[in-house]
Amino acid sequence: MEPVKVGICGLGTVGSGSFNILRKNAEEITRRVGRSIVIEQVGARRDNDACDTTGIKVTRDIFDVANNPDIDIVLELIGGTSVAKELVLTAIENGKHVVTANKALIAEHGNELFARAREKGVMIAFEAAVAGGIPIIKSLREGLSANRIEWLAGIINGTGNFILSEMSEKGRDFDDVLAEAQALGYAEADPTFDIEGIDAAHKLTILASIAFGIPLQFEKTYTEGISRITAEDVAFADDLGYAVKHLGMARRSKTGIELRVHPTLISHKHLLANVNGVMNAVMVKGDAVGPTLTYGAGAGGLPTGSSVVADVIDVARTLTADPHNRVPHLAFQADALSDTNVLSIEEIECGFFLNMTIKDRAGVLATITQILSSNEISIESIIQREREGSELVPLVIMTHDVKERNMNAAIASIEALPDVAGTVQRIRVENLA
Ligand SMILES: NC(=O)c1ccc[n+]([C@@H]2O[C@H](COP(=O)([O-])OP(=O)(O)OC[C@H]3O[C@@H](n4cnc5c(N)ncnc54)[C@H](O)[C@@H]3O)[C@@H](O)[C@H]2O)c1
Ligand SMILES: N[C@@H](CCO)C(=O)O
Ligand code: NA
Repeated sequence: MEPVKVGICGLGTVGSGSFNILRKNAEEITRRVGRSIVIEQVGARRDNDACDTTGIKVTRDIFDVANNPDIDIVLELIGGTSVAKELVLTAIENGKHVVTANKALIAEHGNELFARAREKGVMIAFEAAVAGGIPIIKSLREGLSANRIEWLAGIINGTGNFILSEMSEKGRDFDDVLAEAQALGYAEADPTFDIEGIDAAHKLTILASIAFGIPLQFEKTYTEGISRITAEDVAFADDLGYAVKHLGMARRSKTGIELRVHPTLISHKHLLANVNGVMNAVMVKGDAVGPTLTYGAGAGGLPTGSSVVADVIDVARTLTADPHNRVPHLAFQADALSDTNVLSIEEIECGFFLNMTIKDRAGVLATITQILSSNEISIESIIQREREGSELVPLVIMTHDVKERNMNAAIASIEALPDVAGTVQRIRVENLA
């Protein structure tokens, strides 16, 4: 049989990882697919020393790849949402299948791109877009398709988890660890996407769509990053038996769907609390299967390339299939997506860790606990420490589950007290039972 011909656009971290896996494992891949997969052309701004392109057409214009009539599958590995969108649309118009690692593109423009791909009878595959090397898209879309998914919770940004792990295990400085994550190829081109939670929100948006059969709704995902987490928060949480993790949560409730990414306290006893460094993990609770957990490298050229190439293999296997027999892009039939509403963060209930600085005076603690109780917030534990030679002392409170709206009101009243210095730090707590 004729080989399947791929064109790679972008030869950076993920592009070079994918290139080298396709080359190194060519024989094994042919045994899996029943025909060989060859790299027909590479579109890259510059050569990459990690990739030997001898004998392969190389162009500086990625649109040459999308317009090359010999190519069956275009790999979009350039990132960003403007040129990448144009490139993917060009490939689709030319009847080519697309494999991408670009979560921003899928989360923000996926509804439109998938609609166009359906019209043209081509696939857009995006396993590498969520949690790097972990086959979580495959797992949700196919392996768990018998289930009504109740919730999923994941550590889905490698850079953020690497930073929090290094801060907590080695007491390293935030900026220093971020620089290392960038050097290792983990971080986004703009690392604020990683540290402000935007990258995780892109990924959660995608996971929620394929878990619940809802359209992609990035703009409705509550997004908070790790940049405001201090070494002191991490140390207090640790004393209380918790790790601070950046978690993405998607959950069905009676009134709607929760979609949120934010720093979260997770008990040290929970598996997710023990996912460290660049590792990612996603826990999915299905009504039939119960809880499941997938774990693996969330970033890096070879792990992410593993997902890119797996998608290439999937597409190659169904190249001649009737498009209606392919697994739908968002796991559910496109005309059967549900319009269940996404809840605002004020409606969501969880426990809270509060960290504040108070003046060490009689009655302050009583006033604070009174404010909490008048907002229907019950306290699970309190830690108050002395600070030698200072009138200002830290106070940490853990609460039971309460609506965010009540917590907002309580924090506003507490911050207005003259004996409370600065703002109250809040970190949500999840039990994930
Ligand atoms: N790095 C990771 O671990 C990782 C993991 C999963 C997904 N992703 C996603 O994969 C994509 C690529 O990320 P990366 O880390 O490989 O980035 P990168 O910066 O290492 O690589 C991107 C490459 O594309 C090239 N490029 C960009 N625009 C181009 C254009 N118009 N023409 C030709 N070349 C162009 C750049 O020169 C660069 O070499 C992004 O969407 C990213 O979000 C990255
Ligand atoms: N910047 C991303 C790459 C993987 O999607 C991360 O650190 O998780
Ligand atoms: Na994946």
